[in-house]
Amino acid sequence: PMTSPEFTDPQAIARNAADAIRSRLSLTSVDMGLVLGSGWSAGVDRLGTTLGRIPLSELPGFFAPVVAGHGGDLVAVALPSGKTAVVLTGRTHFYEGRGVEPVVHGVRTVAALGATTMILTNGCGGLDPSWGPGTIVAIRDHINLTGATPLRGATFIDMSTAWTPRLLEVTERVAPGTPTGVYAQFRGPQYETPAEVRMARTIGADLVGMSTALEAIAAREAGLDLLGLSLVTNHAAGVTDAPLDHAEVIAAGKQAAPRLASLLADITAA
Ligand SMILES: Nc1nc2[nH]c(I)nc2c(=O)[nH]1
Repeated sequence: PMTSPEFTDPQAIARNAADAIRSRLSLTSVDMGLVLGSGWSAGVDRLGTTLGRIPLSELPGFFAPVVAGHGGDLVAVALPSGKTAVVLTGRTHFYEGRGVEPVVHGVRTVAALGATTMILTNGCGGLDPSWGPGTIVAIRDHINLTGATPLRGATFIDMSTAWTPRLLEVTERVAPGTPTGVYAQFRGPQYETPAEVRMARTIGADLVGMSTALEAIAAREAGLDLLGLSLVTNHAAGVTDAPLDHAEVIAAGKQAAPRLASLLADITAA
């Protein structure tokens, strides 16, 4: 019945998804997983040789993305380094109201495939006036403002080096001068008020978004090394006096696409 564990235990569902992926794409081993957020998914073809592609909605536990500009596929890629990457060109956001499990299902599936590294990318709002649309920032820490967590029970996960220092060093090596910042996840779907942006700045955030922190917690629970890359698509509300709109977000992503693609290619080839 639908109430039995393979339908309710998120780890079992992730194992089901991993089994489906391995069999459909005849994958032997997977080294890393990537989630490509707003603006990033155009870069998947430059990472290496595509081994296969499955619409996410065809896999256990996944949903088709509901946001325009989000892909919605799982793509297996043979990287130049000889490693294999599994790339999710879209994600389920917490604001869709499906609960926290679908939000972190991609990370859990990547872990169930045996990967050891997770790269999370996103589009976000920038709090630093000098980080205009198109700025790429590596995440060095996060603030989870959702009030939620994917963890259940006494799973006291250490988060002191959640964002793997070695991967931040790789990023600096392949793209010297890449700024690093603290990413705050808001629940959304509304953007922040100017007062909420000032609060975020005051508590130490440099970036505001509606993804990534919950996924990071699940990645650390799974023991994955973790790298986060944010594309600033807009100044957060009140940072400048311009209003926010989704068209601007998509445009900034398209304009930055070549740089995002080459950065990901260089990092995953390292
Ligand atoms: N919370 C939040 N999420 C975002 N996602 C994008 I793209 N821009 C923003 C933003 O300004 N605030």
